[in-house]
This record gives sequence, C-alpha cells and structure tokens, in this order.
Amino acid sequence: MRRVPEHAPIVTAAAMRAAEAAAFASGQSQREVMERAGAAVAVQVARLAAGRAILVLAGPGNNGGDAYVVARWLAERGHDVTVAGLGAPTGVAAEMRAAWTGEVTDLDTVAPRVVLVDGLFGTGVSRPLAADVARALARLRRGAAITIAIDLPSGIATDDGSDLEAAGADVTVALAALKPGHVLGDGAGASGHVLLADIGVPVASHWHTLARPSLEPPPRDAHKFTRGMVAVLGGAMPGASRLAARAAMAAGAGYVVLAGEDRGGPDALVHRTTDADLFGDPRIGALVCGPGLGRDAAASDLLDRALACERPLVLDGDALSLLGADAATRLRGKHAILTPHSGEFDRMFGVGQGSKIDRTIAAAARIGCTIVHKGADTVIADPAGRVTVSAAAPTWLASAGTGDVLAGLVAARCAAGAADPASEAVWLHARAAALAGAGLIADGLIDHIGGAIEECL
Ligand SMILES: NC(=O)C1=CN([C@@H]2O[C@H](COP(=O)(O)OP(=O)(O)OC[C@H]3O[C@@H](n4cnc5c(N)ncnc54)[C@H](OP(=O)(O)O)[C@@H]3O)[C@@H](O)[C@H]2O)[C@@H](O)CC1
Ligand SMILES: [K+]
Repeated sequence: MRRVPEHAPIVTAAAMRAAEAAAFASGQSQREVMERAGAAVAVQVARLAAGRAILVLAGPGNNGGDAYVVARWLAERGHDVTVAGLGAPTGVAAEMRAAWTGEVTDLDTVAPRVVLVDGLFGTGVSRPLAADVARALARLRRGAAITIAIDLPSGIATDDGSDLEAAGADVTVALAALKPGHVLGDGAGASGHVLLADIGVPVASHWHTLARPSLEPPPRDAHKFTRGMVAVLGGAMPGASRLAARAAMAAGAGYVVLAGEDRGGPDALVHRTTDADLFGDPRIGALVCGPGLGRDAAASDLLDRALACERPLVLDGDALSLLGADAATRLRGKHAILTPHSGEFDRMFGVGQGSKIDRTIAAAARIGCTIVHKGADTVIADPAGRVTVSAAAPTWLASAGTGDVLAGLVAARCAAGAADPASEAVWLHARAAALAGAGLIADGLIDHIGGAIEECL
C-alpha cells in the first residue's frame, strides 16, 4: 500500500506559483528556495540510496534547477552521482547548472544506475513528453532499482493527474504542498509513496489529504440513542442494506433500524416497517437510502418519502441512479451526504470539465450537500469548497458491497454528530480494509471497523 502524508495541503500549479511569488515578494530569494528544495530532496535520496550509485536527470526548467542542487548536495557528501541533462536551463536554474562542476551527459545515451532521480519536469509540464524523452525515461527507470521523483513524476499533469507519457516513480518528494497530480487518477499510481518537503514557502489551501480522525469512546452517561440512531431502508437486494446496517452498528451507532420486509441480520438489529412513524421519528440521526434499494416503483416511492422527511440523509447506490440528472433540483437544500462512484456521479452531474476535485466541488456547491466521489482516489467536497482526498486506500476495496459498508459508516458518524462524518468514515473504511488485508470481502471489512476505531482513540 502506498503512503501519502496526512492532512497535507493540495494546490494547483497556479496556486503553487502564487505561493512562491508571495514568498519571493516577502524577501526570500528564488536561489534560497531552490537550494532548500534541492537539499530536502537530496536528504531523502541519500537515505533511500544507502550508498548505491545515483543518476540524476535534470530538465530545462526549475525542476531541473532543483535536480542540479540535488546532485551537488550528494556529491559534496561523498555519494557516487552522475547527471544527465535535457535542454539548457535559464535564470536561477542556469546558476544551479553552473554550480554543478561534474559532467552532464546526454539523456539518450546515458547508462542506467541503481538509483534514479527524476528532475526532468515538475509543475511546468505543458504537453506530453516527446517520444524520445519518454523512451529514455522509461529505459532508465527499468534499469534502476528505485526511482525518486522531484516534486512530480515527469509527465504527470499537475492539476488533474493525467498521464502525459510518464514513467512513474517509487517515491515522489512533493515540494511545499501536494498537487492534484499526486492524488488523482494515473498520477496517484505513478507517484508511488509521497513525501512532503518543507521548502520554507507557506501554502494555504482548502484542499487536504485525508487524516486519521480523533475519536472518543462513549461517555459514561451514554445510552443507545445518544450514541446515534441510524435507519437503513431495505429494498430489492436485502444483502446490501444489511451490510450498510451492520457497518453502522460496528461503527458505533447505538441503535440501528433496518426498515422494510427483510428480517435478516444480527439479533441486535431492529426491524421496522416503512410507515409514516419511521420517516417522522425525530431520533433518527441518519437515514440511509440506496444500498440494495432497487429501481422499481416501490424504490422510487421510498426515495420520495426519504427526501420529504426532515432527517439527515445518506444517499448511495440505487437512490443516486433514481435521482439521475434530477439530483441537482431535487437535492438542493437537503441535509444529505451523497456517496456516488464515478458512473453515478457522471449520470447526476454530467462529465463536465476539470479535474475530479474541480468537478466534485462544483457539484457539491450546486446542490449544497457533501459529496463523497468514490474511487481509487476518493474526493470528498462540501458545499463551502473544502476538499479531502483519500489517495492511499487498499485496492482490495474494489469489490461488491464495500460501498454499502461505507454508506453505513457515514451514517453512523453522521448520527454521532461528527463534525466531518464523510472524511471520518472514509478513513475508517480504508483503515478497516488495510486491517482486513488481501482478498477482503465486504462482510469481513465490517469485522475490522472496531480495530480501525481503536486506532483513533
Ligand atoms: N518557481 C520556483 O522558484 C521554484 C520551483 N521549484 C521547482 O520548479 C518546478 C517548476 O518549474 P518550472 O515552472 O520551471 O517548470 P518545469 O516543471 O521545470 O518544466 C518547465 C520546462 O520544461 C519545458 N517543458 C514543459 N513540458 C515539456 C515537455 N513535454 N517536453 C519538453 N519540454 C517541456 C518548458 O518549456 P516550454 O513549455 O516553455 O516549452 C520549461 O522549459 C517545480 O515542480 C519545482 O520542482 C522549486 O525549486 C521551488 C522554487
Ligand atoms: K520530476
């Protein structure tokens, strides 16, 4: 499983440039910042290289400037370093090139070494890599035991993570902040483990990586209703709603109701009919609608009643499919958390423009609800534009029923009155998956929710 720093700011290329400009305006010199960036990367390279031969690739821009600093820092400390260059840097990067007293060989002909440091392109990549550059990079990566990228793997688009012929890295040292390219789409996979280096450039952002929540055990005067009541609407596929209900129980909801005709599930699960009393029950802290609901007239009627009631909603699966393109009008002003995968999201809000972060923010603002846009890169956006990205969840989660478990987790945290139920639930879900290990199934995931909670106490 890859590692990504927790609660790290995420900024676009433009926002990073603005932060750098502000730092320069406040008196820092670009030379100082580049020296700091190079040194921060070099410390990690030295640690990971452990005495092995290092090849540093230096590109034509400031990412290449950082690379020349890395090479100089390592050589000064006795490491075995060679450099291959692409293009002629300008400005401060040219000064760093001049300060490197060793040879600079050609990218096309250089032989691979055990440790590869990729400083070809960072946030300034503006188009797909030329075929010869992509080929050389891929060849050198294949010939290396470990590849460490400076700021971004060369050829990953900074703002949306799309692949512009990148070869990828095992470790990426992000400078000052993470970029969407480290956490979204192909870029998330290409970045490998991500480390965050402080280069003295302050960065403010409303976007962050997911962090372990801080939770409390129930207080001494707790009883089942103060811990949160969750109701799950059953439907055509009872297994899915049962998974959501069981997950809510395991996540600490004090009283969980499975509403409908299904009488299955554990003994502690309370069964009720979907009558008016249920939808008017003021004790319900979260009503889950969607897992296993079905898409027939009965399902549609249950969704209508859920939307008409005053309780906080967690909408998933079939509820989202039933809403489809009407989601924007029908959900506006509702207290709801939506948990679509990308197919459901696109059906509700259209494919649209921009990165997954941009599109999720726009949809959350449009409907005034929090959206958990699921995937290998889960993006959580609230209507105020705050974003949390989960980019390191185990890929074993890609199996039937894990989304139903997540809906139950969100509902339990919502009913418990958590400040950020969606992010907490996504963290617990990913952690339970890590504890469940390889080959997990949704039922087994539930058994590890308690263990995940223990790590947050
Ligand atoms: N600002 C600062 O002071 C600091 C910045 N820092 C570092 O700088 C990095 C950003 O630097 P940057 O803006 O110079 O961009 P960078 O990623 O080096 O690439 C631009 C060059 O590549 C070229 N180019 C682009 N795509 C190409 C392609 N496909 N194929 C071929 N060429 C291509 C492009 O040429 P052009 O597009 O103009 O033709 C230009 O020459 C950032 O990630 C961090 O590492 C840190 O040191 C902290 C201080
Ligand atoms: K790079």
